[in-house]
Amino acid sequence: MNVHVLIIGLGLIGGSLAKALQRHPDAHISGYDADALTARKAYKMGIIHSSPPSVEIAAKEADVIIFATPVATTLKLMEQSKYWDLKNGVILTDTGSTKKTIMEAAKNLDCTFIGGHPMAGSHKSGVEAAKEVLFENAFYVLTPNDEAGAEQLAFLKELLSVTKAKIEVLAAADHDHMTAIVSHFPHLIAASLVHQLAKEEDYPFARQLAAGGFRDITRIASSNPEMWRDITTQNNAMIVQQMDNWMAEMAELRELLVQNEETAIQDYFQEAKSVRDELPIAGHGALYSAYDLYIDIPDIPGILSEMTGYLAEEQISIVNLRIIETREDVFGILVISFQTPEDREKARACFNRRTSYDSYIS
Ligand SMILES: NC(=O)C1=CN([C@@H]2O[C@H](COP(=O)(O)OP(=O)(O)OC[C@H]3O[C@@H](n4cnc5c(N)ncnc54)[C@H](O)[C@@H]3O)[C@@H](O)[C@H]2O)C=CC1
Ligand SMILES: O=C(O)C(=O)Cc1ccc(O)cc1
Repeated sequence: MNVHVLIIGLGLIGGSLAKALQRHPDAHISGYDADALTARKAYKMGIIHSSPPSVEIAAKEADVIIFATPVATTLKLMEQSKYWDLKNGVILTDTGSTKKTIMEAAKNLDCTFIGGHPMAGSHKSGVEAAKEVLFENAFYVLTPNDEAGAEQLAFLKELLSVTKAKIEVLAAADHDHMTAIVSHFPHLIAASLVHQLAKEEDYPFARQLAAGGFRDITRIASSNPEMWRDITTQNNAMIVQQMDNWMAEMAELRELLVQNEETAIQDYFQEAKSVRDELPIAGHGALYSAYDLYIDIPDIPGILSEMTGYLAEEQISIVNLRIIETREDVFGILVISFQTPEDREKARACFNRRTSYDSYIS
């Protein structure tokens, strides 16, 4: 198929989609960004084939238009799209973290709108952070509107298959309910913990002491505030509901603390541990499903090429690799994600044979 795809918004998500779509043999990828410098960068990086001067001109040619902008901006662009000269049969889609408000707005459009949300990302933003492999093995939720026929849905799924994400069709309300639980509300917890730390002005050294747990749980507080403002205002009711549940949970926990009874406190942690350990985070999870292997590595030059070199020699493919942030003077943790549990076991055996570094599964 020859398909002209327009991506509006060439940041982390739009840029990563552009990179992944470059794998498509017959797709022409054009890109538009309100920030001209970003569009120019994307073109120079070779992740878009063309960079039209205006969104109206860009939209004319497109068979598929992907809005990869903050969700409030996406609503504005959807409204503007009514005045664009669109091709017959064009498919509009987006990448926004919220779906209900967007799908309500899509009802006012005369064309097919298939909501989308690739459930992978990071606390970074901008085209510089874009990665071709960002969506591999992650879920990619689609929420078609009533106009979307089976053929158009299949067409979009086929196009997005180059991302190697697992595509899942959901109702917008179900999407928003579940993402409020596992993504949106946790973001507020991260931000509020950082606020709580910041208020401890008499203890500035606490910031230095902030250990792995605090860093892990608050990493996402470094995300783009504009993006999270929009998510929070659009999925507001669901998030408020999660906060009510959280406050009830905190009241229960507070009572447990006031009683200060050892067994009950241990049971609370034990129950949380059992549920957490059973979460399919490293398996076929609700959100992410990579098979991660953790390796304690020393912070020495060349360590990454050494480790990936062993895997290359034993022909074990990886889907992702990252280092969990640690202090500079202690060991870092290298996290390598594999496509299958078998690959992860092979890698573990390989590292056990060839290095003295400890490796473990979370
Ligand atoms: N960051 C993440 O981890 C994830 C974000 N999302 C969603 O994807 C969307 C994009 O997020 P990111 O790529 O992270 O944001 P980003 O901030 O990295 O990129 C957004 C881009 O949109 C451009 N833009 C803003 N207004 C525009 C307009 N009117 N016309 C054209 N371009 C415009 C900006 O200049 C920027 O380059 C958001 O809706 C977000 O909720 C979805 C999954 C993960
Ligand atoms: O960085 C992380 O862990 C994230 O959770 C990123 C993220 C942000 C927004 C989304 O809608 C989906 C994923």
